Amino acid sequence: MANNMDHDPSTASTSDNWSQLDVATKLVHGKSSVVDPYGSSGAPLWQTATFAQPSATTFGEYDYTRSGNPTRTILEEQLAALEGGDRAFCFTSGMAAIAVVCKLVSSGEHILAGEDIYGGTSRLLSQVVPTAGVSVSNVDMTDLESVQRGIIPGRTKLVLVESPTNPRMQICDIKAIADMAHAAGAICCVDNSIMAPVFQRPIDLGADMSMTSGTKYIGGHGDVTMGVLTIKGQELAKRVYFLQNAEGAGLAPFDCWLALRGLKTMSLRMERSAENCAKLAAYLSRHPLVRKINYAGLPDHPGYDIHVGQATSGGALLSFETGSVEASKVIVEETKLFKITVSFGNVNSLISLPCYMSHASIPAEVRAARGLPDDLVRISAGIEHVDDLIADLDQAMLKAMVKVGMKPETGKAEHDNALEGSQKHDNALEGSQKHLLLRIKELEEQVRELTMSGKHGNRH
Ligand SMILES: Cc1ncc(COP(=O)(O)O)c(C=O)c1O
Ligand SMILES: N[C@@H](CCSC[C@H](N)C(=O)O)C(=O)O
Repeated sequence: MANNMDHDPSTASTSDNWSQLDVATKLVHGKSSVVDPYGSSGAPLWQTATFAQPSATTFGEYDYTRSGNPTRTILEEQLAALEGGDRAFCFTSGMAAIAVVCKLVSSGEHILAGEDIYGGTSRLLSQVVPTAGVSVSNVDMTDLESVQRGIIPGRTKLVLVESPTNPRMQICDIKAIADMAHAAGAICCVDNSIMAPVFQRPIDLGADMSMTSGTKYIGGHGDVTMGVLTIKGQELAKRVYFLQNAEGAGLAPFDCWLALRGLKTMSLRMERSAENCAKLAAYLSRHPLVRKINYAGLPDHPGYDIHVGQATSGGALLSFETGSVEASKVIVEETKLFKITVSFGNVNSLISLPCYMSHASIPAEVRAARGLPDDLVRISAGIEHVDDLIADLDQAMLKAMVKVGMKPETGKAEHDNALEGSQKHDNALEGSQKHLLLRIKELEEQVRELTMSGKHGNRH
């Protein structure tokens, strides 16, 4: 009789030639050990909670969806193959996945995490994990000496890294940090949500676990909440499977099906979004209102050299400071195409003020101590036409300039340079230069009128 307690239906490993295919091909032609006699183009959806058994004393491959479901198996096998892991596990959210990672650490042991990290992760590490007797400390993970000093010999069992970090897009040296963790007998988990497996493969860089909030680029359409843990090593995978089943946070079949659908276009979406983001970064980096821009694809980013050595793109997320919360608020609220929304990785562009939205759960004094400024604006580039995005952002930036008393004429040269710079960034933009300059003139007129009437249009 099979032992049903921890029956794990998916033990398939990946085939040898899989690694030779490009990620775009892998995503379209996902492979799986799940048998489909009909050769369905779309993945079959097993929308069921239970599976009949061959007899009272024998198990079939699946018995109960919490323990395993063939649609989830297809998704998990595709993700494991994509990331070069031995196994992958899908959870009801990225946070559910990170919570399971933290459960691998026992009372009396220690977790080392970064300082610039997602607000929800910071909340979990500061308010939930310590209740289990696990201590946590945060260090600047862009500084390897701080990481080394933060590791407590014999007690640190998990080093949790984000790179790029949310929301300041700092870059951490994944391989060096994984090596330090291993030397201390700890495991290294990389939160890869911003690059996702299309642009960065932490397991190849030496991490034991790669976590991705699939709510972002895997789903891609803002309609799925999910998290993925890809694991190196069967022993670790067994521990993670046990927790997934025991705690019941496995992703439901329909969400797995949505994610499988999302995977097919993930590479296309991410490439287009990253291209748009690079152009937005070029525009913003020359804008007189922008004090500091954080985008991993800019050569003057302090972590650029490390980033290009461990990822294949600057990605589709950036953030910038204006020096004024008021100005940043105007930018966020006056854009029309960029929706004021937490999260990132949607096909549509998003804009947010992290300190008031995604990172609001971190106490203000902790944010300040970590150097997270209230005026930070975060942009998630979508797949729209970049001319429309730049024009939209530009009219909002002009209104923000007025708000902080910077007349459109002040810094007009820089402003024109910003537009010009973003246009030079890609020849495709050149055709629209005339249109944008005309548009800018119109906008300047509107801004002048607004200044004179003292009114600032607000769509909210
Ligand atoms: C970097 C990062 N990690 C983890 C998460 C958590 O993912 P989820 O929202 O899917 O729980 C998020 C966003 O929520 C995130 O931005
Ligand atoms: N209210 C949510 C905030 C979700 S933020 C989602 C995403 N990771 C982002 O960075 O925008 C919460 O409290 O968790």
